[in-house]
This record gives sequence, C-alpha cells and structure tokens, in this order.
Amino acid sequence: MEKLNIIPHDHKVNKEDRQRHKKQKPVVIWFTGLSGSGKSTLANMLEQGLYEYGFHTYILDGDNVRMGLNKGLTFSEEDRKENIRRISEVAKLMVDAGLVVITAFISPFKKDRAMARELLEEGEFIEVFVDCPLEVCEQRDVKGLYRKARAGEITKFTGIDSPFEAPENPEIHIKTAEQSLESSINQLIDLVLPIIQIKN
Ligand SMILES: Nc1ncnc2c1ncn2[C@@H]1O[C@H](COP(=O)(O)OS(=O)(=O)O)[C@@H](OP(=O)(O)O)[C@H]1O
Ligand SMILES: Nc1ncnc2c1ncn2[C@@H]1O[C@H](COP(=O)(O)OP(=O)(O)O)[C@@H](O)[C@H]1O
Repeated sequence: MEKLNIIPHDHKVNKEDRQRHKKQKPVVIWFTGLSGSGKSTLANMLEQGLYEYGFHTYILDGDNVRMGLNKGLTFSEEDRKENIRRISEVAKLMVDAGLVVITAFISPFKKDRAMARELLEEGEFIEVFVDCPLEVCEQRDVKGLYRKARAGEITKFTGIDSPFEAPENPEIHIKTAEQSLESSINQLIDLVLPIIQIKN
C-alpha cells in the first residue's frame, strides 16, 4: 500500500481542557435494538432530560446520518458495518470535542459494536440494550416496515431475514415491552447522570 505521510498535530487545547470547560465527562451512549424497540424515543427523551440539566449533547441517528454522511449505504452486512464504522469515528470526534453523544442505530452485529467500543477509551462507551421481543416490535410497526418485510417488499430486514445479535453484557438493559416509557427513561437518567457528572 502507498505510504501516506500523515503526521498528527498536537493541539494546544486538548480533550481534558474541553472536558473541564464543559463541566462534564464526554461519553458515547450507544443504543442498540430492533427497529421499533424504542431507541429513538428513549434517545430523544434522554437528550431532553440531559439538556435540561445543562449538559452538552448530540444525537446521531438515522435521520442525520443515513441521509447525509452515510447516504448510499444499504442494509447488506458489509454496508451496515461501514455505517457503524463511520458513526463510531464521528462519535469519537464528538467525545474529543467534549460532548455527551447519544447514538440510536440498530447496530445488529456484536463485532461492529465491539469495534466502536475499542475506538474509545475505557469507560467512554455505554452500551444500552433496548430490549423488546420481535413480536412486540412487529405489533408496534411504527413505520409499517415489518408489514412490508413480511410481504417481501423489503429484504434483509433485521429480525426477519437479517440477524440481530443481542448484547451479552450491556452497561444498561431496558425492557421496553415490560417497562413503561416513564420507568425506562427514569432508569436511563439515573444510570447516566453519575457517569457524566464531574465532581468539583
Ligand atoms: N432492511 C432493513 N433492516 C433494518 N432497518 C431498515 C431496513 N430498511 C430500512 N430500515 C430503516 O432503517 C433504520 C435502521 O438503520 P440503522 O442505520 O440503524 O441500521 S444498521 O445499524 O446499519 O443496521 C430503521 O430505523 P429504526 O426503526 O429507527 O431502527 C428502519 O426504519
Ligand atoms: N418503554 C418504552 N420505551 C420506549 N418506547 C416505547 C416504550 N413503550 C412503548 N414504546 C413505543 O414504542 C415505539 C418505539 O419506536 P421508536 O422509538 O421509533 O423505535 P426505534 O427507534 O428503535 O425504531 C414508540 O411508538 C414508543 O412510544
């Protein structure tokens, strides 16, 4: 491979400076779960809650990523991997900028989530398993996509003809078919706040 002469710069203002400035510990809160499990709903409510507490946050989700940065990527295993790789690199930059980053992607493959975790430093990757049985997601069918997938109008749909590999040891586990929305968001806020607060 051709050698690229890329030599990283040492910047005067570093990650620790930005962290002190924003008075928060930057992390990635990584939601994973089936379509319709509740990722976007919980990500939005979490961001709203953290915003009201004064934290600096940013949500990365399908709307701002698959229509922009990752436009053109499909739902093949290879493209999903590339989707997650780019999202992880962007999330890492945002952590470096001092933000609390919330990502809401199906991210169905364990090895891709492991790659995202490995890009970050110890304690910076908080995996949230938004756990909901396929039958319930299918009943919710928020976007009508399960019906289309069952009818064969969409192929490689996660849970139908494409796998979802559930996390084994997520930092946070939410069962959205068993818990109310209120209990789910309270659980999230209670677990996330102590992680991102910096004691003076
Ligand atoms: N084939 C197939 N499989 C799964 N999902 C599909 C598919 N086609 C379109 N959609 C819609 O795209 C959203 C998932 O995109 P993601 O970027 O999160 O997927 S992945 O992480 O790359 O697997 C997903 O959004 P959510 O419902 O919010 O999860 C779907 O609305
Ligand atoms: N405990 C819960 N947590 C999150 N969503 C829930 C819960 N109970 C019911 N729901 C509903 O499930 C649906 C989840 O949709 P959405 O957030 O778009 O899922 P995803 O982003 O994973 O595709 C919403 O209509 C939401 O109101």
